[in-house]
Amino acid sequence: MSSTVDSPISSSKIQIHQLDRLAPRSAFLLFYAGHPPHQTMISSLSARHIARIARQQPLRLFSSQDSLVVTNVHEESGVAVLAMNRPPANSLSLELNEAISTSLKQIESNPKIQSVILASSNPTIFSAGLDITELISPSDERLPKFWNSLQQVYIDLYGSRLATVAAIQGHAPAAGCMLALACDYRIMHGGHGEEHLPTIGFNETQLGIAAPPWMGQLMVRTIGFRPAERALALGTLFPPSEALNAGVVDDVITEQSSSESNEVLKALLPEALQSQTSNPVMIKAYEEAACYAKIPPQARVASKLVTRSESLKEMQMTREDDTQHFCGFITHEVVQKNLMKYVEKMKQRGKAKKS
Ligand SMILES: CCCCCCCC/C=C\CC(=O)SCCNC(=O)CCNC(=O)[C@H](O)C(C)(C)COP(=O)(O)OP(=O)(O)OC[C@H]1O[C@@H](n2cnc3c(N)ncnc32)[C@H](O)[C@@H]1OP(=O)(O)O
Repeated sequence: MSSTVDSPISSSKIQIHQLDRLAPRSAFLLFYAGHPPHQTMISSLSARHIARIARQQPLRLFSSQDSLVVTNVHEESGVAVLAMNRPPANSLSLELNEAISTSLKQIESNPKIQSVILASSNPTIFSAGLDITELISPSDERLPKFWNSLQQVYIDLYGSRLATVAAIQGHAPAAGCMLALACDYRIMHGGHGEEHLPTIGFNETQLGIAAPPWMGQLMVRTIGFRPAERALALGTLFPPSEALNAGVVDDVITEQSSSESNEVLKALLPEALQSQTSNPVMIKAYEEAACYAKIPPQARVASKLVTRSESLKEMQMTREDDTQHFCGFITHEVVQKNLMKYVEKMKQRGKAKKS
């Protein structure tokens, strides 16, 4: 049996060849990451072949510290970390979106890595969602590129061959929530007392905009139709315990738990995240990621395709329309006014906080 499905990886194809006949030791999905120069083909290879490809692959071992994302890989456990690093709030600009996609592909090109933890170098904000300044009086050229880069992040994360674990240390509104929902597992920090509770959810309607269909559907697939319908309409931002009850996240962690993983975390975490080695969310995220990494990858990826390939295909098919719709909607006079008001409120809040 041989089948081809729309790519979990951007403009490429994933082919499942004779999945039922592959022996566990040699079974790898044929996987084309179609972005030269990182073009990779991981096939049903012997260990010798994999080692040879790995030697030819200069991106196999890397750690990047200097940019919008910081990454590191830990081959012994098969786990990598990709942390957003765009102060002050990891709001998603065109450049941050592109950096997330590029880094994810780099990590995927390492055959020893099976899981990635999506994290933030900011201990109180996972991601504030779209960079609202990208939406206000945008240029005709940049706006569609910007939206395309967000669609691409969704496709890359939701369809990654890697198991993806979101370490949600802090706030994750709107597109920040989308990043988390596109992962396989979500762990949220329980907050530091009632005064400092992080929240997660699609709050778009509160800004006078609506989540696009693919984002809305992602919430529907995560928490079910009726709860999602209500949360989307009201723009609900869930505090941790409510997020857990609704199924927006899989786990909420507050207490510091002593863990044998701390030493591994020191090796795994990029320099910018070293202060998080004893952070309970990070410890749990590592444990979960390591657990996924032990599942035979061909079976894990095939099971992911069962639940995700239809929506990924749909996304590919409607992508251009979605971009046109987005650009038309965002540049509408009324929407622009709403966004400006929202940013004004955000700035006032910021000033009040600082004074
Ligand atoms: C087919 C239909 C098409 C329609 C499509 C519409 C597209 C919909 C998809 C996604 C929508 C979005 O993602 S819109 C973004 C939504 N995000 C938010 O509403 C979050 C706004 N921010 C906050 O609520 C808070 O900042 C926070 C809770 C995330 C953190 O609070 P905290 O008190 O810790 O920090 P500050 O508020 O002081 O923020 C620090 C700093 O960051 C700036 N900031 C925050 N968020 C954003 C953002 N989203 N974009 C740009 N800048 C942001 C904030 O202004 C502060 O800056 P200063 O330090 O300079 O004051």
